[in-house]
Amino acid sequence: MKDIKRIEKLLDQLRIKEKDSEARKIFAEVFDERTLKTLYKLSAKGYIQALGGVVSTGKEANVFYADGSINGEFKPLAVKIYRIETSEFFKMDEYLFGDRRFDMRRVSKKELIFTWVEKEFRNLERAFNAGVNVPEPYTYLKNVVLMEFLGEDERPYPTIFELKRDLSEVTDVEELYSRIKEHLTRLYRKAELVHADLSEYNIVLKDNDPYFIDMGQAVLTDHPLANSYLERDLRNLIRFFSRYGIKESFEELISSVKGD
Ligand SMILES: N#C/C(=C\c1ccncc1)C(=O)NCc1ccccc1
Repeated sequence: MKDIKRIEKLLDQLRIKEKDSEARKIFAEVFDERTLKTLYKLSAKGYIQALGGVVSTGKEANVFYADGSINGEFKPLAVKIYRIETSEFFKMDEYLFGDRRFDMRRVSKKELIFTWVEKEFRNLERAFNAGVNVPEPYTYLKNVVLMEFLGEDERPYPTIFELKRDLSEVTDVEELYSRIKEHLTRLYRKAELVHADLSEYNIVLKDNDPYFIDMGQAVLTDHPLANSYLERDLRNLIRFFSRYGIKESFEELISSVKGD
């Protein structure tokens, strides 16, 4: 039985913006005590000024909005919180055990999650520094990543999946496809990363510009499974954009990304 009173106290200290009891119930449910302590540390360090609402939820993590402050400047934050007792952690194995950046001998489930969070942060850094459109990474602590919030007034920008039916009305689809290829090529050749879960669900549209999100599973191009992940990513793109009359073949796309 979690100590609800202690959690309530931590939630108060976190200045949770959601005043209504329903949202506080979700917070109390979603946040175990360790996570609350981590969020409290991030707010004590000044990064999190006030926690907002849920942006998106998944089996292994949840993303919340927060008013943030980075180097004294107001910054809207996406706060991605991984569940520590998640049952999805086995999915992480194949992506971590082939990655030379991480020594995965004898780690507990908790350490596996913390390593995954470090990986997501470092992937975001590599991509951002290579000029790839991804949320700017700010910091990470235990099972929490803080990054740039891609949205306006606490509302996230839409994914191209959400825009599917109206995509050709809201943007030039040919231009969008070529910008996605440009950033995918930069991700591969400059950041030396393969996204490994790229699809219409993980491409966000901000002012007609595509951004890649959900970088936790991205792997280095020398990962043993990098080529099969890249193939899956590219086939997903071709499938989605074929409905808008874009006919590029898989062979053309993979050679334009790899540059060979
Ligand atoms: N980076 C990132 C993400 C969102 C985001 C939104 C707005 N601004 C920045 C980031 C992200 O991982 N979304 C997918 C996801 C995976 C697992 C659980 C929940 C959600």
